[in-house]
Amino acid sequence: MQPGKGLLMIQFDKAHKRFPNGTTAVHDLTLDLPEGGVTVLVGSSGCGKTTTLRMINRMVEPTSGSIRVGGKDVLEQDAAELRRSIGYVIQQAGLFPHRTVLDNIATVPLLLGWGRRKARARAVELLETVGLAADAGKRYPHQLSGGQQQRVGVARALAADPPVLLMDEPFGAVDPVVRTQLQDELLRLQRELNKTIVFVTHDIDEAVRLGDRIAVFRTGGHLVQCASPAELLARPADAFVADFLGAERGLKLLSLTTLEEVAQGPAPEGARWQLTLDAGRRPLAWRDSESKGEAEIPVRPLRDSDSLLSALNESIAAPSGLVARVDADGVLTGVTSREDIHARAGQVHSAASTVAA
Ligand SMILES: Nc1ncnc2c1ncn2[C@@H]1O[C@H](COP(=O)(O)OP(=O)(O)OP(=O)(O)O)[C@@H](O)[C@H]1O
Repeated sequence: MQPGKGLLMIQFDKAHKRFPNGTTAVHDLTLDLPEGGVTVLVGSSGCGKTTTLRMINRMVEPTSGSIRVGGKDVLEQDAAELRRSIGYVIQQAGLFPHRTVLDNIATVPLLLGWGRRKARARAVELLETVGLAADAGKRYPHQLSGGQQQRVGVARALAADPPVLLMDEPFGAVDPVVRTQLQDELLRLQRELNKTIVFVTHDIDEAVRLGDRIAVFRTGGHLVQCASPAELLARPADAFVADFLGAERGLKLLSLTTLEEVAQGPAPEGARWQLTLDAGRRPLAWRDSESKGEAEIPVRPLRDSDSLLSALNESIAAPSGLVARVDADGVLTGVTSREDIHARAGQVHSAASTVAA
């Protein structure tokens, strides 16, 4: 079977891994991953995520059961060839320290016999794809920041345009701001490339943000639930999954929905808190009309593409209880009340529960 639209790219069939010291890392895992999309493996430390990932490119071989990639059992494929055909990104990028960034990115194309010129041209193109300046190519990994090194790691994994990308906590070692940037970049790249990505993380927020599907594991290598983020958050399979998702899982669900469908209206006349605008009708602040000192509280205007969670947050923070809505140019389009945001949040919850049920 060749991979194609709607087909299964990776299939675990009762894949089991017991290490020689007796540790069972993965327990009879049966899981099908369709072509395209991001599947995130989550779970507490030691629950078998990395072992599961490494069985896909045969860095770890199953004790029993099978893993198929593109319909072919990995054990029937040449291990080196298989690894070259699957992108692999790890924490702290795992770059070769004595090779320049360009040479790092060109590694797999060179191994595949592309020839130096073609491999380097591809590396130059990829530098731009992952958002790095061309002059970064001549540097050595230690001359780049952690976030830049991760970008190089992603570029290297994409170099030979593999259909499958394995990512093992790729953004685990960078600060939260850079992490968000890298996540945004990955989402942008994925919209363009639509690879089949298997992504390991400890961070449930990262999983919700990136995943089309989330697979939750528990200790002993047991898969507990694999579902879309919305389904997982609305209907966790059991108390273990609910605990893992945390007390704010209801709020996390709101991060998956945008503000677009929530009604907006004109800012009320004569209310205590007045929205001040600049000459271009862009919101500046909430002004307290009852205060002699003209007290002002900053406003954070939201666009239709912002999440319902951001809207809830802003409606709580705004003294007026109103969210200022703007268009793509930042110009005021209207305001939305805390009550309307709450009502929409309730609908999102019931819809997610009903669909999942
Ligand atoms: N080569 C090995 N030999 C023996 N035991 C191993 C080996 N590799 C992993 N293990 C054990 O298998 C279990 C699963 O490990 P694995 O690294 O897959 O978990 P993980 O979920 O990725 O953990 P973490 O989130 O901490 O990276 C752990 O108990 C680990 O100690």
